[in-house]
Amino acid sequence: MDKEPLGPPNSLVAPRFLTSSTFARLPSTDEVKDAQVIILGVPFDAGVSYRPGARFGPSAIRQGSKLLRPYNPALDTYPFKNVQVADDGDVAVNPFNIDEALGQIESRVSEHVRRGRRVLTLGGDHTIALPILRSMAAHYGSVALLHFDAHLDTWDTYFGAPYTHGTPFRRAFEENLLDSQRCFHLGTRGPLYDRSDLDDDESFGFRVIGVSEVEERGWRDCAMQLREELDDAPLYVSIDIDVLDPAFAPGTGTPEAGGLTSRELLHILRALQGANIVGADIVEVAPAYDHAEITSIAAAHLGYELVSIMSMLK
Ligand SMILES: N=C(N)NCCCC(=O)O
Ligand SMILES: [Zn+2]
Ligand SMILES: [Zn+2]
Repeated sequence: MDKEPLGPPNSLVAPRFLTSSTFARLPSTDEVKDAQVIILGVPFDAGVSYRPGARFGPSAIRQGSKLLRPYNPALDTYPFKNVQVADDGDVAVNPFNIDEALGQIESRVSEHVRRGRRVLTLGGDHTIALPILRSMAAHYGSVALLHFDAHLDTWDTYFGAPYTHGTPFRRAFEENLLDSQRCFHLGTRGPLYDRSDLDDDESFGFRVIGVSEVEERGWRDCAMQLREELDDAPLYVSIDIDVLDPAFAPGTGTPEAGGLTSRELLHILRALQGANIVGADIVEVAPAYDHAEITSIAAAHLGYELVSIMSMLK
């Protein structure tokens, strides 16, 4: 043998928690000529304030997606026939250097966005939304944001650190990445650090549809308002899985009681049909705290609806 045998990948370059299976058993990007919708894993969790483990989110969501089927009856569409959807694997993020990791995420996402591809990112903790929004804004200009989360994630710093999972949308506002006329949090609830957290958030232009408002108005009314106000603006959808009640998503790092049901959230997403979703993420799935894949299966189904909507856009 003149060539050395092929061994395992170098774990100092390709972290061990990179995954090899694909979302919904789709082809990987190197198996297709081109793709219009991309699934990308970002196994990064160095930005968390409480329980770690979201670095294993991408592999858990892909595992939870194996049972998805080709036809989406709720939207009457075949997402994987409308356009080519492909899984681009994981970004090899540096787990010890947040600044470098943010750069790695931004450049990988930009490779796709630059070609006009729509990208669904599987996190990872919520820190990753910032470099993704940087990529989106570089291509589209400031984007509309629909942020599903128990938390505002517009706090300033943690222990002096500016890039964390509780701060991405404040940084995005400061960097002018967001279309301030079209920024919504949905599903917010739970204790805050101070009443001024809400004032700060409002001053950045965010509108809050808290979980109690969803309950009072009903999901349909809220979704119709969002669909109308978002119109056809380039839209980024960020789903922190902790927007779901811990009963529906126990596998996450900062759970808060009293959240949405998975059924409500699936309904809201489907009602966004026609909105110009240029990118989306599903973050904060931490499988170590999950049971029977409840959280990762919910995440996979949310991803399926997002991909369905993206695949129906021209
Ligand atoms: N983005 C998520 N999941 N959590 C942010 C919570 C930050 C904290 O107050 O500790
Ligand atoms: Zn959250
Ligand atoms: Zn969050």
